[in-house]
Amino acid sequence: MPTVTLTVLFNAALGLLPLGFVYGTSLALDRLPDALGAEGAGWNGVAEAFALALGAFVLQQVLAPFQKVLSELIARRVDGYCVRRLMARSVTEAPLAALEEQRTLNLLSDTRTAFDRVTSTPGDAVAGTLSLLARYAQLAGAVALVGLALGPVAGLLAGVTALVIRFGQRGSLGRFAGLWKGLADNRRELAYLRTAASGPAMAKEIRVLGLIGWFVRRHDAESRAYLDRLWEGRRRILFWPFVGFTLAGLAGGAGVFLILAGAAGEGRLSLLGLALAVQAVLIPMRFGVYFPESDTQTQFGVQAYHSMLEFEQLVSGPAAPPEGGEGPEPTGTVRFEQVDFHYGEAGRPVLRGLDLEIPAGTSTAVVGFNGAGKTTLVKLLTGLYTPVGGRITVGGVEPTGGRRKAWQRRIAAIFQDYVRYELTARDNIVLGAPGRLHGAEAAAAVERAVDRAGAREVVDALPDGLDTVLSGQYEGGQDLSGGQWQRLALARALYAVEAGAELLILDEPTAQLDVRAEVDFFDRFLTTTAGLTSVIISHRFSTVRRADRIVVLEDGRVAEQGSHDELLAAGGRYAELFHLQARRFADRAEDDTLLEATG
Ligand SMILES: Nc1ncnc2c1ncn2[C@@H]1O[C@H](COP(=O)(O)OP(=O)(O)OP(=O)(O)O)[C@@H](O)[C@H]1O
Repeated sequence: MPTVTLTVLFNAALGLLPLGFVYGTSLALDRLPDALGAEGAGWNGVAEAFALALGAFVLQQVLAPFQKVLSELIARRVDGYCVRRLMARSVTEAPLAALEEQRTLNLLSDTRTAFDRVTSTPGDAVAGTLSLLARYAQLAGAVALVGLALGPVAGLLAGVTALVIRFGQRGSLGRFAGLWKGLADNRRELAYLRTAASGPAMAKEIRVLGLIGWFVRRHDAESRAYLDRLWEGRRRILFWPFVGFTLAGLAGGAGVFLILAGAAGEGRLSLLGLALAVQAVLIPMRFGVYFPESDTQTQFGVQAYHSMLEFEQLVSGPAAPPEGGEGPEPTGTVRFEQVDFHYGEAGRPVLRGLDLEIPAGTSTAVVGFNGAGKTTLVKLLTGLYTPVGGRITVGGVEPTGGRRKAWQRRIAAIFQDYVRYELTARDNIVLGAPGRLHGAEAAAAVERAVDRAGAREVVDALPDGLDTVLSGQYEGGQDLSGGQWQRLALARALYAVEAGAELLILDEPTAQLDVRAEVDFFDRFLTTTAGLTSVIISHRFSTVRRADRIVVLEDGRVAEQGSHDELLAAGGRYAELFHLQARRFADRAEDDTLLEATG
């Protein structure tokens, strides 16, 4: 509360100070004829009036920056209270059903965007730079007027003073922006905590496990740590330079006012000249203040642009060669030849001298423990990453450079973490190969993909069939269960096959399907993949056993490969894991029979 009282008094004083200046200068003008008439005797009265005007002006300049500090203190307190309230209401008190309603979500999204305190964009920076023109035009005009009224020395002094304090203050803002950039990690963490604890996505777990207290405390502690660093830096960077530049401004201002007083005292100034000079001098003197229409925009907008450039530089590899035009398009048998791979600069090796052949037109299943590198193998196969050592060829051609895109268009893939687009069911399917089929041909391909993926029941149950938006957050939309989504994702991959893809990659395609749907899918798997090259990753042996060839990944290499029967006969790792899983199912079936018998 004292902060609020202080701010109210402070703002009232700041508002009244310009009136003090107006009164002082008016008084000086009022006393001037007397002083001129009395041959110098009345000059004390004029000087007093000027002193009052100058005092009010200086005080206003010195106090103005503290207005921003006080405002920010208050804003942070109010925002802190609101964020805590928002977190509590949205994830612990509001009924989950309400959180899934379109209107509630819109309001929540607007509120959260406001708390994210979005900074200036590069577009704001350009607009802000243009608005500086008005400021500099005004300065040039004012300096010219001071020069005309008081002579070139006064004009020069006013201009130089203005530029010194301006560049001084602006430079401090630049250094402050550097500090702000250095706190990006903290801001990202704070935004994450706010979003996580105020959004519907995590509401279930936060409620059930009673995590809201933990989130609020963590958010408070992190905000305090962030603001402590920010404010300490701001004091260090802004305070002393502010004092220094204000003093420089005062010295320059005092110099110009002395010239003015001297000229008036010697009677070299007409009343008009005096009035013009007094008002014109104020413009350069005020040039050291913060320009709300441009300073933050130019500083942080340009910074955002530089971050964008830096990001582009970090993520850009060598310039992408033009598409095609490099001999034959990659098609046919895929070969991994002594492929090495690790993530990052010095990551742990994931693949080590891996040799693997995936003959065209056959189905290959890849199995292995968690973290064995199965998904990584698929990422390399699809050209999302390139091998660190060795090479991958398709029909003897490396699908790199200009051929990468052509190769990717021949692939239909669903990854473990496939995307759930908040679009219609039809769009979710067509995005497997957008723009490749049109009109009736596309519509028929969608229908076939739905049937082959076993998604017919799912689509038929939707209020608008294929045209239903798959999200409860839209009017008439409907969300799906995990298994239903997976069938749609399968349909997406199969649509790409309809559109001409020749390699079908399925990473855990049945992990979320119920037993009936899984059996159903694999009963049709052979027909679905006939003539295609397919790679399927699965931990379910019932899934992989139907593949032409099974590859066991271990220690970054192919440990075993062969058909299901060959691998069982070999009695290696595959046989061991297969029996383990089979026994578990047998035990479970036995338990069920026992239960039935005794129940
Ligand atoms: N983006 C990444 N950055 C760094 N390391 C990663 C990344 N993705 C995977 N890894 C690491 O690479 C190894 C292989 O991961 P991968 O996802 O290929 O395994 P997987 O065989 O598909 O496992 P799972 O059966 O659990 O899906 C793991 O040790 C994992 O920690």
